[in-house]
Amino acid sequence: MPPLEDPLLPPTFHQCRFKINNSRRRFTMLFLWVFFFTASFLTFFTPNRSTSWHQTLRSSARIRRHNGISVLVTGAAGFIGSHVSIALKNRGDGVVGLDNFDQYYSPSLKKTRRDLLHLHGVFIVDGDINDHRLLTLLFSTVEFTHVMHLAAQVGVQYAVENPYAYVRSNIASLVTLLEQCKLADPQPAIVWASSGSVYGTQNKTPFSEMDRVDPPTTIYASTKKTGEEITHTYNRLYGLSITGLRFFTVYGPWGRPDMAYFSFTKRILQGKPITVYRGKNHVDLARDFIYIDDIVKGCVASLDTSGKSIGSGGLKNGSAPYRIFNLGNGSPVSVPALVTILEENLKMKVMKDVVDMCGNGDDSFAYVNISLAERELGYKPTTDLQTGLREFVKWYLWYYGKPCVQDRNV
Ligand SMILES: O=C(O)[C@H]1O[C@H](OP(=O)(O)OP(=O)(O)OC[C@H]2O[C@@H](n3ccc(=O)[nH]c3=O)[C@H](O)[C@@H]2O)[C@H](O)[C@@H](O)[C@@H]1O
Repeated sequence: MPPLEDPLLPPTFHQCRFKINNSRRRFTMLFLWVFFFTASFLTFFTPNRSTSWHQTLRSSARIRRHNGISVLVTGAAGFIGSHVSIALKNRGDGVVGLDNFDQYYSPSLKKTRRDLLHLHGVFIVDGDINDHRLLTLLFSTVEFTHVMHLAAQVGVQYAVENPYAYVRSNIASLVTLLEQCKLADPQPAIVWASSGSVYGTQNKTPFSEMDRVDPPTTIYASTKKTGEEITHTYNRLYGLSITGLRFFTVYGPWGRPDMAYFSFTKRILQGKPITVYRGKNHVDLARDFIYIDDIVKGCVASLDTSGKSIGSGGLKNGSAPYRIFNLGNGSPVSVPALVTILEENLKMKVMKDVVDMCGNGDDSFAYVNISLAERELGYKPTTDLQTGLREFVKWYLWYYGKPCVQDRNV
């Protein structure tokens, strides 16, 4: 029988005649202690792993109505995500949010939305969709029936400055999420945010889902169009039910500060001039503005009519629905008309610098056909721009307050 060289080491070490000198042994022990201490610390203190974290997640996901659904909402601290999450929770569905609170625009606005969701019983996990281990943990804790994928790098003009952010958030993370959904058993049905900007330079109006959508004119639009192709492939290969929503220019309370209606409001109140872009041949730009409550109805109806994914564990068992819908208003309004409505609501006039659009790829015109969504989803926008902007201005003044006279020239 071989001598016991070191009683502190486990038997397997002796059996393989592992020779170890004293200083190396001390180093090894120290390393093991540090390793176990760090692992235990992380186990107990990382919120992602604690028991209460799991309980909070399950409680947020709990369905409280007959035939309800359990939805993972990505981008839940975002503009559309926060509204959709509250609407689902209010009717008794289970909702878990996921958001990385990125810095593209005010994280403090996102955190206030998160607090609001918390009051409604919706828990938002602070994390990134590119983190596949986090996704695995979420899917192993909750059996989601649906995923509402709204997290994205938004903004048409920022893509000129930082195209990589769009590839990471709109393409890479989409694939990570689809991989997770593909492997889930049962697979959830997926509804996700594409964009009206995929229509690019198309001259034929109003834009219809039957039209071809190339070529895209911005990086943002390219990544959304790529997303449509990737989701189509996952639908064909793995039987995932997919619904892509082409949102047009969505506005309303709790909106995005980077959007024109929001920044115009801020500047009008500050008494500062605004830049109004103009298209080719001095034509006014126009957008198909759509109020947030109408969009929420479209999102919820898309979840309710999504049908089921029919694959399991990465294998396809037949064909699942693949749908794309335009979600806009069906009546374009020019940017100068938008400014006039804001001036009326704020009872203030603004100085306009009218500038010819430089080649940033921004589209000049958007006019959308929504008949497919009307037919299939029962989608019917009911809020006109005057009413919607009045609600937005009310919210803006409540949230930020009216600037004092001395703040106006800051
Ligand atoms: O249709 C879409 O898919 C996109 O709609 C909006 O993009 P956009 O319509 O360009 O919204 P804004 O950035 O609010 O611009 C609205 C209009 O105002 C114009 N604008 C913007 C900023 C400014 O200072 N002046 C100005 O005239 C823009 O050129 C555009 O014609 C959103 O910002 C995108 O995230 C969304 O996906």
